[in-house]
Amino acid sequence: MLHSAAEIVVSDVSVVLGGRTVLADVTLKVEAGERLALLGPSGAGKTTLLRTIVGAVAPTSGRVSVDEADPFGPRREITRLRRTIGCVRQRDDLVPGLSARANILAGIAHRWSPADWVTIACGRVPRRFVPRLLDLAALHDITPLLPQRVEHLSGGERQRVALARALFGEPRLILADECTSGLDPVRAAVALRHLRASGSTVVATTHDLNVAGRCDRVVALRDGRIVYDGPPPATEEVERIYGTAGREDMVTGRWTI
Ligand SMILES: Nc1ncnc2c1ncn2[C@@H]1O[C@H](COP(=O)(O)OP(=O)(O)OP(=O)(O)O)[C@@H](O)[C@H]1O
Repeated sequence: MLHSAAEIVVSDVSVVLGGRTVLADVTLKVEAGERLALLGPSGAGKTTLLRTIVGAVAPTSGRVSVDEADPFGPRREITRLRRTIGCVRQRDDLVPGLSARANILAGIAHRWSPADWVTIACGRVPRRFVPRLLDLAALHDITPLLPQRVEHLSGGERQRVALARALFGEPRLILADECTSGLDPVRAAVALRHLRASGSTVVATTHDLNVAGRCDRVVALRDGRIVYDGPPPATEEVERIYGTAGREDMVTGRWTI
C-alpha cells in the first residue's frame, strides 16, 4: 500500500545570496503525490529552490510551506517536517567511515531505539528493519555493497546508496538533486521507476530530458524565474527554456514525450 504524500506551496519566494537574486518571485504549488521535474540551465536556481523547500536557505521574501508547516517555523515543527522528507543531494552526504548499510539506516535515525543504536554500532541490523533494507538493496542492486565503507564505493554506487537512504523511511516528500546524473542508463531508469512508485511527492532537479519526460509535470527556471510550468515540454519549448547558450547542459537522448 502506498503511504501518504506531502503538498508544497511556494508563494512569491525570492532569495538573494551574496547580493545576487537567485530566485525571483517564485510561486508554485505541488500537489500531494505529484512527480515534478525542475529543469533549467546551470545556475538557474534549481538547487536553491530545493534548499528553500527543505528549510536550508531562508527566503529573503515570500513563504514556503510543506503540508502547511513552515520549514522556518518553530524548531519542533522543523524537526517533524524534516523527518517526512527524503533528500538526495547533488554531492552526496553519506557519512565516511560507516558502511553503506549504516548510512541507509541513518536515514531513519530518529526511529532508532537505544537498543537499535547498540545493534547498529556493532555492525548489525535491527530485525524490524531487515526486510525493508533487503528489499531496497535488491531494487537498487546494492546488496553486495551493504557491508562496505562508503568511501570505497564508486560515484554511481554511492548515488544508489543515497537513493536507498532517502527512500528507506517512506518519506512523504522526496527532494532529489540530479539523483540520476552519475548512474548508467539502466540503473537511472530503475531509480526513476522506484521514485515514481514510491507514492511520495517527488521534486527532482535534472538536466536529463528523459528524466523530465517521465515526470507528471515540468517546471523550468531561468535566472531564478519560472519560465515554464506544464507537462513535459516539446523540444522547441526546451530550446526556449535553455536558450542557445544553454544547450550543452542538456542530456539529449530519446525524447520520451
Ligand atoms: N551561498 C551562496 N552564495 C552566493 N551565491 C550562491 C550561493 N548558493 C548558490 N549561489 C548562486 O546561485 C545561483 C543558483 O545556484 P543553484 O545551485 O541553485 O543553481 P542550479 O540551477 O541548481 O545549477 P546547476 O544545474 O549547475 O546545479 C548560482 O549562480 C550560484 O552561484
